Amino acid sequence: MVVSLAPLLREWLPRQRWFAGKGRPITGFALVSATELLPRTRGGTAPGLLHLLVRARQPAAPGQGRGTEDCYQLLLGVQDVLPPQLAPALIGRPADGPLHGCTLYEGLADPRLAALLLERLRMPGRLGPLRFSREADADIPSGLTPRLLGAEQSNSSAVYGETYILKLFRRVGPGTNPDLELPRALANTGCSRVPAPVAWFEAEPPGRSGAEPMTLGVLQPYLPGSADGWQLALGALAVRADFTASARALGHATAEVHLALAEALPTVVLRRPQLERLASAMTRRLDAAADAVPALRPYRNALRAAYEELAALGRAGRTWHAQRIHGDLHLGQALRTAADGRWSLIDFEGEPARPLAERRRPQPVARDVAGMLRSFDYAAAVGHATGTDWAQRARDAFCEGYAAVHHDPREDPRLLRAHETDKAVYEVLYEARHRPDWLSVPMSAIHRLAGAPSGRRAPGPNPV
Ligand SMILES: Nc1ncnc2c1ncn2[C@@H]1O[C@H](COP(=O)(O)OP(=O)(O)O)[C@@H](O)[C@H]1O
Ligand SMILES: O=P(O)(O)O[C@H]1O[C@H](CO)[C@@H](O[C@H]2O[C@H](CO)[C@@H](O)[C@H](O)[C@H]2O)[C@H](O)[C@H]1O
Repeated sequence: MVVSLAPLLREWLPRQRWFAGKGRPITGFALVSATELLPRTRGGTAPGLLHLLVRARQPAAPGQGRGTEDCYQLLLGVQDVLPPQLAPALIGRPADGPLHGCTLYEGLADPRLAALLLERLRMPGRLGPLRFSREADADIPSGLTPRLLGAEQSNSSAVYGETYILKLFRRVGPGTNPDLELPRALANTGCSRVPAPVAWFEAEPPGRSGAEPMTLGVLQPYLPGSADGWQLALGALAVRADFTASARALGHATAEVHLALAEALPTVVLRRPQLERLASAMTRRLDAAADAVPALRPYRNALRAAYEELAALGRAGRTWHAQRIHGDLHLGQALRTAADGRWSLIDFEGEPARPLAERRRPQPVARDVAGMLRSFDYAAAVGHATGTDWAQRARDAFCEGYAAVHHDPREDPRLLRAHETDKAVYEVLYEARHRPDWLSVPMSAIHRLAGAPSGRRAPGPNPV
C-alpha cells in the first residue's frame, strides 16, 4: 500500500510542521502498520479512518554520519469526494493501489473521525497492533464535540468539548513517551500542577522483537480559559505591565513539579565521570550545531569553555543531583488558568529532536531552569524590550519563586551557565531549521554567554 501512497506522502509530509526531517529529501517509505479504525463505505458520504505508522527514509544531514528512518503516525481520512470544508486537509488521490480512486485527507481535521478516536479511547482494548488504555477510575463521557487545535506544533492536538485534549504524537519510536510517563507519575504523587492522563493508546511492536510499545496519543483534562506563559508575557510587554509576580509564581510551580518528580522517580548523583560525559555531550551538540549554522562558529571556543568548567568542577570533586525533569521547559509550556491564576506545566516530551533514551535520562534541574530563563530573553526580544531590565527582572523573580520551594538556582552559576549555553545552542539550530527570521534571538544570547569576543558586534535586529 505504501508504494501507492509514496508520491502523495513525499509531497505532503515535508509541509507538516511536525515533520522532523525538513530540508532533506525523502528517498523511500516502509510501512510499519496499517489499521482500519473505521472501514469506508463505498459510494456513500461516510468517511473511513486509516491509522498508519510509516517510516520515512532520508539521507544524512550535511556533516552527519548516517541517514534517518523516522517513524511517523498518520491518521488518514478516506472518502470518495471531500466536502468543501475539509479542502485544507486534502492529502491527495492515490493513482493506484488499494486506495485508488479515494480521496485521502488529514483525519483529525474531520470532526466525525476525531470523535471516533475518542470513542476508541473510552473503551480499553486492542485493534490490530493498537492498544487503547485508560485509568481505571476515568469516566470519559461520550459525544464530546471535537475541534483540532490550529497552532503549528511538534505534534497534533484535538480538544473535546473543552473537557479533554488528545495529543497525538507524530514522530514515534519504541518506549513510553515521557509525556505519558511523567504526568502519570506526578499524578500518583498527588501533584496537581500537571493535567493527569486519563487515557492513552500505544502500538505493540511486531512479533517478539522485545521492543517496547510506542506511545501514540494521550488524553488529558483540558484547562479551559487558560493562557500560556508566552502569550501572557508578550501581553504584559505590550502594555509595559509588570511580569515579576507571574514569573515568581511560575518559579514556585516549577520547583513543586521538580520535587514531585524526584519523589516519584529514581534520582542519581552526577560525579566526575558523569559530569565529564555531560560536558562532552554538550560539546558534541555545539559542534553539530556549528557545522549546520555557520553563524555559531566564531563563538565555538568561548562556549566550549562553559562546558569545560563543568567537567573541571567534576574533577575537583563537585557533585550534583540529577532526576527526571521536564526537558523542554519554556513559557509556552506553562498554562495559567484565568479562574484561579494558577500555573500548570504541560508537554513533558522533552526536546523533540533528541533520542528518546536521552530524554528519559535523569538530568540536573538546572536544565529546566535554564530553559525558562532563556524564554524570558525570547519574550523580551520579541516584545521589543531588549536593552531594558525586563528579562533580568523576570529571570530573578523566577529564581526567587523557585528558591522558596527548592534551592536558589543562582547559587550554581557555572551549572546554570553551561545549561543555558546548551539550550541557546539548541535554539540556534531550532530557529535555523524552523524560523530563520528568529535566529538573532538565540544568537544574541550566544554573544552574551560567550563573553562577546572582541571586535564582534551583537547579532542583528529583533524579529517583528
Ligand atoms: N491540558 C491542556 N489544557 C489546555 N490547553 C492545552 C493543554 N495541553 C495542551 N494545551 C494547548 O495545546 C498546545 C499544544 O500542546 P503541547 O503539549 O505543547 O504540544 P506540542 O508538543 O505539539 O507542542 C499548547 O500550546 C496549549 O495551548
Ligand atoms: O513547544 P515545542 O515542544 O514544540 O518546543 C519547540 O518549539 C518552541 C517554539 O514554539 C521552542 O521554543 C523557543 O521559542 C519560544 C518562543 O516561541 C521561547 O519561549 C523558547 O524559550 C524557545 O526555546 C522550543 O525550543 C522547541 O523545542
